[in-house]
Amino acid sequence: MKNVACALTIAGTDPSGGAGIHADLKTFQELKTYGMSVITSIVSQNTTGVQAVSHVSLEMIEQQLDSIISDMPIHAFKTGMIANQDMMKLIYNKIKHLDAPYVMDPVMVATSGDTLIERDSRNYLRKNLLPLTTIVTPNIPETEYLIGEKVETDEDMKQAAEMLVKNFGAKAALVKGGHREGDAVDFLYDGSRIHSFSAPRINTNNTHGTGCTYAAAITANLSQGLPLNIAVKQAKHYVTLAIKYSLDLGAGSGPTNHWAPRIHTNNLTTTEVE
Ligand SMILES: Nc1ncnc2c1ncn2[C@@H]1O[C@H](COP(=O)(O)OP(=O)(O)OP(=O)(O)O)[C@@H](O)[C@H]1O
Ligand SMILES: Cc1ncc(COP(=O)(O)O)c(N)n1
Repeated sequence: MKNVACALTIAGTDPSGGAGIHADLKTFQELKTYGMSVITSIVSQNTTGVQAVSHVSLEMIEQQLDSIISDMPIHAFKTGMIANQDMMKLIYNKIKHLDAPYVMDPVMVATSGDTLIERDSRNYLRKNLLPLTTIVTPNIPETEYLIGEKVETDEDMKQAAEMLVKNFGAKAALVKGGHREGDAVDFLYDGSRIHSFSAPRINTNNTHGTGCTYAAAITANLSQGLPLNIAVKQAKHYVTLAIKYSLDLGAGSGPTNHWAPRIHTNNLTTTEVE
């Protein structure tokens, strides 16, 4: 069957349904993309934080990857939480052979502040996985770690996006401004120029899973064959509406709303600034 876009997410779980694999599959489905998943870690978490983590064995991660790669088409894939270096090595050895766009959400710390990957594995991620990416989507703290410099201003964000491509080998980089104040502005360096995507800041605490949702929407759009800047622009619309109509569930930071982009499809608040 050729006319169905198929996307794969390699990530951890969120039984409360807001982040990780769950957010990714909901996003794929909304964007009319056939979703597949490889689970790296089972994370007991909810809107208030992470309560426990159990890693899937390396053998089982490998088997899940083999089950999909040997049988299913993969038109784009993303990685989220990869908790340690052994998992990263295994995943690196499998995905380096895939001929499809690779979106890396370099997940390190959850919105709640809980650490999701071992500190000493970050360097492996930067050195080995980053150069395989079609696009990497760090937030500000992740960007600061990856480039080893403070990122405070618009100029810093643009420079960081360029550095991630020119110095660290990503094909493109989207530095996200969700953690700053004022409008929610993200900068994409596509290897030749900077694009900026801006949306008014929404006054909400319900941002659990926004990074996962955004990267998954980019992955779905790339699996459909959209050019990178259009894939990001449409994903920015998706995540903005999902935050605008986010769900006030749980006692902490509530989840994004995956049916809002469909229902409010004409209510587009984001702009691409040349
Ligand atoms: N309050 C907000 N209003 C509008 N857009 C937002 C808001 N918070 C985040 N965003 C946008 O959501 C997307 C995700 O960005 P963010 O920097 O929060 O990523 P993240 O930190 O990886 O997400 P997460 O909170 O899931 O870890 C970006 O496009 C960002 O600009
Ligand atoms: C399995 C998993 N992957 C990623 C995140 C980050 O999402 P957020 O920062 O929005 O909590 C998470 N909480 N859980």
